[in-house]
Amino acid sequence: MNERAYERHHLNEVLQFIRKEEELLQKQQQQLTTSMQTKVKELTENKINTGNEEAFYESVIAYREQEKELQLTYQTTEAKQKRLVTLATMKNTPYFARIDFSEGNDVQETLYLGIASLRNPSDEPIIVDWRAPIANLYYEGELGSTYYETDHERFEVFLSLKRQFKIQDGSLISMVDTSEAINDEFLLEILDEASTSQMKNIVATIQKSQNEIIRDTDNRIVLIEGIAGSGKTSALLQRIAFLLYRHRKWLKDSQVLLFSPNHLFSDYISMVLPSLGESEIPTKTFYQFLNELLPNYTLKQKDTQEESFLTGDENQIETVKNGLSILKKIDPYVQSIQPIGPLFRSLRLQGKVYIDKKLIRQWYLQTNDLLPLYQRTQLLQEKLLKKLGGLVNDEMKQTWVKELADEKLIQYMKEHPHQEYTEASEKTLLKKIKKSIVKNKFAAMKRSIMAFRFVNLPMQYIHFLQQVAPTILMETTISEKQWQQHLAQLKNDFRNKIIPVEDGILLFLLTKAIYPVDISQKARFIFIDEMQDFPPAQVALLKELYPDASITLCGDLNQKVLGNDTIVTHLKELFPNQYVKQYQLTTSYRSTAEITAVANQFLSQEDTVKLTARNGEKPMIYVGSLAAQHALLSQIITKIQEKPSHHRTAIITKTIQEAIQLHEKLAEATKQYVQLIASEDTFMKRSIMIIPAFLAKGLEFDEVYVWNVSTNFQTAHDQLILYTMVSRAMHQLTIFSDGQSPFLQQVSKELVNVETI
Ligand SMILES: Nc1ncnc2c1ncn2[C@@H]1O[C@H](COP(=O)(O)OP(=O)(O)OP(=O)(O)O)[C@@H](O)[C@H]1O
Repeated sequence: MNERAYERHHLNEVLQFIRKEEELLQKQQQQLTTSMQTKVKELTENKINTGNEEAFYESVIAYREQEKELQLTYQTTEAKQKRLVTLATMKNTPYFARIDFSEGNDVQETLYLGIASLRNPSDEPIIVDWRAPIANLYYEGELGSTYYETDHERFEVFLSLKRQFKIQDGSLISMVDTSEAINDEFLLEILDEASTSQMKNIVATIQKSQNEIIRDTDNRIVLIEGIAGSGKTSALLQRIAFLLYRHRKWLKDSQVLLFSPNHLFSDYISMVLPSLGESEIPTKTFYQFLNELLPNYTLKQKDTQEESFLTGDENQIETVKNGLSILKKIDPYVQSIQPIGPLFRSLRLQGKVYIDKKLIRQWYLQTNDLLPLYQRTQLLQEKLLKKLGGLVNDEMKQTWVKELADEKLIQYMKEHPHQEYTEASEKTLLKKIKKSIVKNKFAAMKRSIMAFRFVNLPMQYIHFLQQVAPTILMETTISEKQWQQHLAQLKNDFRNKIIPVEDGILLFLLTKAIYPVDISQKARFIFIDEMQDFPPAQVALLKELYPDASITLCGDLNQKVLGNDTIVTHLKELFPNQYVKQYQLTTSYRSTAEITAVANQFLSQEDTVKLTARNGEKPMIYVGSLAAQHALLSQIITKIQEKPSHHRTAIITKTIQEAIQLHEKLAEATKQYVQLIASEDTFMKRSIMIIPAFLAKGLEFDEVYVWNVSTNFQTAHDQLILYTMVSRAMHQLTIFSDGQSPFLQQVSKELVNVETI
């Protein structure tokens, strides 16, 4: 049997193992479902025996045990379901590589690598998970003497074969033997494929520089920088999958927090982890995250976000609030108010003051003054709850309570005619009714005390901003008037329970220093994509909430189009006692060498960009009037739409406004084939779309048409935008221009084809 025939035969055998495991699991699932249904039925029918105390406790214990059993069965079914989903993926592509190796004088072993492990009925490994230590031989090892490491040991091996496979729908398409890294041809074949509306995993072709990042478990803080298309997002997502596997004994999906710039991007990357056999990790934008931390406020939606993207300007006050300097002023401020306590609110009910704020302050002053503020506030809360108990007792003596309770008692007796009533039992009942009436009345006040609403946070925050004003005004060019105006605006927003994002961060941190705040999400690993758009204060908030979490940040300063201060220049302040491991990715996998060469002309940072060996056509620049550009674009769209292809095309405009206008201008017949993406809440549905630069960030398309590059691209900031736009293209790049753009005039003539229209 030749090698190919052998591999085909082996593949069929593996597919049979997969099918067998699948059948077995399905059978077990059916049995579990039936047993679960019976258990649920038993549980709902099970009555707690209230006969005597012993019987009561016994039946409660039995009930709890049944509940626990049900929970366990549920978890088992869930795990089996997850495995079934993985097996379904593995039926398509069971594995992507094979390694042959021997250890010392042992016989040679063969292992196949896939997204998850598989064992044959004799429990021998057939497929090894790509994240297992031994799989690293495929990503890192060169043929000959090499090694792999587990947590505690290093194994010297002789690697005799590295084979890559392309398997689709369970059929072997191609295979190639390679000596060192992943075979170039194989990688190029994959890079040549058309894009889809969802990002793909790169498990079969992870490159050495990416592998190092993915498997880095030594460093808690990791920063990945790299040019557009160098696989930062890909490496980040593979790293999540790797860490979930590495720490599978204790790490839950809910302890992983992944930040993405917008919903459109979240949707784009959402299938990568499931395609690796992992659950989908809920991806959040920072806005969503902060919203959950401040449930009582509405965060101000930034209608200026595109504007700051386009201008790179950030309002000075916003910059101050997004920076670390103001954040550092919170602690001293809180210490300064510790002796007298925070600003309080009287506790009222139906307009009547029950506990006056002056009294609250007195009680605060009685707490141990050596304790930090948040502990004193907590003690104060206990005191207020006790006082509330006293208020309830006093209120029970009020005539209105007595009258209402009498009415309710009569009602109760009418509803329970067969119950025996003695004088004593009537008295107890009446007391119970009175208590419930009053408790009901004071329920809102109890909730307020529990939620520390007796602290006037909005006013406290405004006070903080007033206190820090002199230093801020000294450090910046913000005028007293501007500061006061913004405070007035803020007060107004507070009245409507609205708060801007940057104030939300500061308010939350201030709150946390004033009283204990319970945070429901417990993050152990935090991943931030497009970190260039993350102001330092946002990372500082995450650090404050999760001081022990491991943080991986990735992004590209060349695509930093928002005006915020960057994390990169504040690493020391953000992670004062921690080593930050920095990685650079310098090869573009997205674009052809020709496109990368043109994109490089717009690079502002001094980056070393290695080109991919993948070649394509030279980018095209069409020069003509706006009317001519429109006419040509319509022709192009008609052509694309006539020839069915799997390619995705994006026409990228500089602004949302331009995107809308361009779409409007299309003929009705053409319009139906072209999707306008003007907000982040849309999904990419069509294969041709018009999208503004702001939303195209992080995405990629087979063909990109950059719309109307003219005098509207002038500044250094515009150059960044242009870089972001052209670097979205994978296979083909076309630029429309009226010939007036200084940036296009700079592009070396041999890199592009120019045609006048
Ligand atoms: N090792 C690899 N093997 C195959 N494809 C890869 C590899 N690395 C990256 N790619 C592909 O390159 C493209 C760009 O990757 P990705 O989006 O992760 O880059 P990025 O650096 O995050 O880009 P941007 O800065 O524009 O957001 C994707 O199509 C991805 O699948």
